[in-house]
Amino acid sequence: MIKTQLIAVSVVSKVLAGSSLTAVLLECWQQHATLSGQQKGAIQDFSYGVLRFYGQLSEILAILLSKPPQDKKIYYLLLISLYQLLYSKLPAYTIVNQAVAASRTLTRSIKIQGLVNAVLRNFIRQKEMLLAKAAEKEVGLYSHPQWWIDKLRAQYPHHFHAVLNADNKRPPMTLRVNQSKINIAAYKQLLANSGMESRLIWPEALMLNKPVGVEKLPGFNDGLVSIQDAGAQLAAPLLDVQQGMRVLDACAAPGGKSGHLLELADISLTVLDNNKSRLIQVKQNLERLQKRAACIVCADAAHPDVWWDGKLFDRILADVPCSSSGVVCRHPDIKWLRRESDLQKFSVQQQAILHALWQILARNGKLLYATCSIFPEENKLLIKQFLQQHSDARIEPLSEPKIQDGQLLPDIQHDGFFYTRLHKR
Ligand SMILES: C[S@@+](CC[C@H](N)C(=O)[O-])C[C@H]1O[C@@H](n2cnc3c(N)ncnc32)[C@H](O)[C@@H]1O
Repeated sequence: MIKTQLIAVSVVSKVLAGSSLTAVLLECWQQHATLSGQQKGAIQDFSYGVLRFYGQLSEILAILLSKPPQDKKIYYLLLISLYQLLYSKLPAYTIVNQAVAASRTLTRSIKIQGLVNAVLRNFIRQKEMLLAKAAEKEVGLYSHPQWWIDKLRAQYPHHFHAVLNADNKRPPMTLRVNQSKINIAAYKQLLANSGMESRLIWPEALMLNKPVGVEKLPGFNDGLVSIQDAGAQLAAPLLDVQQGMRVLDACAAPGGKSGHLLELADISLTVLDNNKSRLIQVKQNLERLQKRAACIVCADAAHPDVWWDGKLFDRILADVPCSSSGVVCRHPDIKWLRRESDLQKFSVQQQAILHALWQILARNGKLLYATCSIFPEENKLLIKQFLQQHSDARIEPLSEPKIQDGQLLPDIQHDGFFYTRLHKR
């Protein structure tokens, strides 16, 4: 346990210094190749947990400490131990003893080791008071940065509380059944035969009652099923692809939506992304699904002059890079890594991509603009500006009631997305 706490200290410290949690964990598994599955699970739990509740945990520490310890690793060890005290079932005395033992490997100072012991015991003694006091500040209550809370409140006065709470939940594991191979009822039965309970949530997504490793999913390697959030599963059907169409998936990696498009109809699909290593994931995904793209291109979607073959597309999916503010429950590091000023940078990039792709869409063609963001700068404000600049574009209404004004807000069943379908006159 001490080993897992110490590795989690290093993971959390790298993330809070600016690196992405996914990348840090990947590097961590390579560095510590002998970790057992259980140890990896514990490191993941500590790291995700601390980042999910960082606002609350750091407010509690601010009350307990007159000043933060100079050694940041001790501070992160305290965060991890507080997370365990609040959110794990381990006895409190075990958590404190392990934290003190872990502190001995980080410092020789008896004073600091004593501080770790005293802080955690003080927390146990005054838990209710400390929780209430931490919740007096919104950062402590919602565990999001203040600018994020203020922005959501201004944008969604009736929903911001629910969105912030949904962000702090553990995400569900949702499956997309490859209906070109098996129908949903039959796959649900296959799951049940293997002891896995699932329920159908809109539109045709199967949510597992308990997440499992992919290797346990019946027929996963044969492409019967993919793991994909229910909100993300809306994208491909919204593009309205028909047999024989020329379709572009312009920001395609890791290929979740490319695979779905190919499952829906026999189309000629061009898969494009500017990240070479992520395109390898698309290839692996399509191979598993036993689907073929017409071509896979590594290039910049904002510069078709470099890669486009001159034939217009009937359909384009523009699932553009964004703040990812709709997928915080899966990536809790995002809320601490993003700065409000990033939104403007994303918006410039998104406009460039959308404008370029519009030029290579056929007349009467459709383009689905998608983000996993809940901020209007990347979504409805950007589309409003685009419509002012392109008189040949009009919005096609979407018949999905959960999507309001293009926006699907995250909740406990799905992530947050923005979808706008543009029709070219
Ligand atoms: C939101 S992700 C796409 C997710 C993907 N559609 C799926 O469903 O699996 C955005 C992708 O855009 C790619 N990207 C970023 N800037 C790009 C650009 N200028 N041209 C092409 N791809 C870009 C990123 O590498 C990333 O893979």
